[in-house]
Amino acid sequence: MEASPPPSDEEISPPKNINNPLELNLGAAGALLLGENELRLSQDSGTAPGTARIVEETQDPGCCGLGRKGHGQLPNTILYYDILWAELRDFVLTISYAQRIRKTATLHTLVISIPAASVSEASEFIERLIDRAYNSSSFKSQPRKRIKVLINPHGGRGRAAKIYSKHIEPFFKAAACQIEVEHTTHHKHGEEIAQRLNIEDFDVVACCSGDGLPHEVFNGLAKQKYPRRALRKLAVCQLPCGSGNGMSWNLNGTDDPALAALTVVKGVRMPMDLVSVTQGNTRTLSFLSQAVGIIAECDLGTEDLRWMGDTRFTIGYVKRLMTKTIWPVDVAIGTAISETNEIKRAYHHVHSEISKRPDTIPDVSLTLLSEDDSANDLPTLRFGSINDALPDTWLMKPYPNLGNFYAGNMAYMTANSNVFPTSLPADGLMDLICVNGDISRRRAMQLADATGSGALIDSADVKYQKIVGYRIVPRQKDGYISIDGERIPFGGFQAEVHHGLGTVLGKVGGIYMAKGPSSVE
Ligand SMILES: Nc1ncnc2c1ncn2[C@@H]1O[C@H](COP(=O)(O)OP(=O)(O)OP(=O)(O)O)[C@@H](O)[C@H]1O
Repeated sequence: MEASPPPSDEEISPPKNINNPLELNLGAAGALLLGENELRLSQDSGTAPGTARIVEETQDPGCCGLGRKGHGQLPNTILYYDILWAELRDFVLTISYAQRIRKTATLHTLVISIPAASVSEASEFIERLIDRAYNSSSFKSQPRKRIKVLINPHGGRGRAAKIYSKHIEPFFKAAACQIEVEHTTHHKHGEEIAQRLNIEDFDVVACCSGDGLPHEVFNGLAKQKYPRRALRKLAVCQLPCGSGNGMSWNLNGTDDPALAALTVVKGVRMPMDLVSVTQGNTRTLSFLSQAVGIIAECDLGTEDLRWMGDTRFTIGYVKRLMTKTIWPVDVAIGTAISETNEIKRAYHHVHSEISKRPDTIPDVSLTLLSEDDSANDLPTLRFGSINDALPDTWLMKPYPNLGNFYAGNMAYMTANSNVFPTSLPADGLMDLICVNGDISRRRAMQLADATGSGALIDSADVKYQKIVGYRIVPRQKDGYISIDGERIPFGGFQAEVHHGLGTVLGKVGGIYMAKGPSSVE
């Protein structure tokens, strides 16, 4: 930006409240005021001769992503949450901020000429403004995050790189984040990158992708020399550029890339449970879900419909209902809570505590362990692996008419599927639903409807539980098993949850952005 010559001191009316730390007086142009939750602009026209000048520049991504600058109308207030950064250079104060409008966000900059006499006052004001922009009564976030950006160029409809440069990068840059970008070139490349990442160089790994890349990143961090330390140090997040954007819906509350970028800039670090899945001799981490039955089929069996975005899941569901609906298995479950009202009560308790004190989420993820501590390894499997004897308290039972076995760690599977409304990021439990495959098609369609509103938990056709782990062994020879939307070989596997093993960024600390369950009956 070009430096404007400062208005001379004679041109400017004398500042009125020079000692008020919450106000930056701009003479006849007005003043900037630090309110409780927002920056306020008390302004005159700002263009009259003899005053300091305030103008606003609008960053419009434009049709080809090159960006256009226009002059917009000055706002009266800007919420601290929306303020990205402020700096003073050559007598020009710039304040960049996001304007959230119609389910997306646009980037704006206030450009204010500062009289020479007010420079030191302006510098102090900026410090206080930035502090409030990242440290308010409703959220605490780290400013100037160091972000490793991974882009899956094939994610979703192959538009991830464009989406990044047009809608995401401008927010990261405006927020003075330090960015390093890498494009994935092959399957599992995200895992390789995360495995060799120097964890001291970054705060965040941001995946411009669907849910596939975060899955790979968690697993790459789990392969570092000190996996637990790596999983605590780096917050993994997803910027929605894929066909399955469950992670973004749960943590950012949106599938709009610009709004999600704002959530990453302002995101609250928090621990998140991760699940170990053992099959054969492999151990894989899962952050989102594990599925056997109709959901696995309509996720993995609809690759040819990827161009539809997440509508492919709905089409896949209806197609399966017309053909096969039963996938027989043997299953043993480590149940923690099986009574629906008790599950809801536990959720509502945590939710109301967090709503009362949104700024006090204990960030256990920042309590790093020492490098030579064996606790830096992945947690030992409390219930053993698929190759061990079953834990005493788990009972293997045949389930010959299974239709849907879906265990998860997050509420939303896609935009319209709030499967687990009682899911919490770090309650140390997974949610599980089991549905019989021999219910009528009409009832199966009603279940699909209930998913959108988070009402599955109240359906008589759904067995909903909070669990610590399970073993499931399919009886058929072939089919789909989905772990976080990625296919694993069809065969028996075992899962167990690890309390707060991973770290993520969320719009609100300690809860997901999904609507919780209905109240307790
Ligand atoms: N350059 C690449 N070439 C081929 N595959 C890749 C590449 N980069 C990443 N992948 C793979 O693409 C898969 C899907 O990734 P991602 O989730 O980002 O996209 P998506 O289209 O939204 O898929 P999903 O709907 O499964 O979430 C992952 O298995 C990942 O390993």
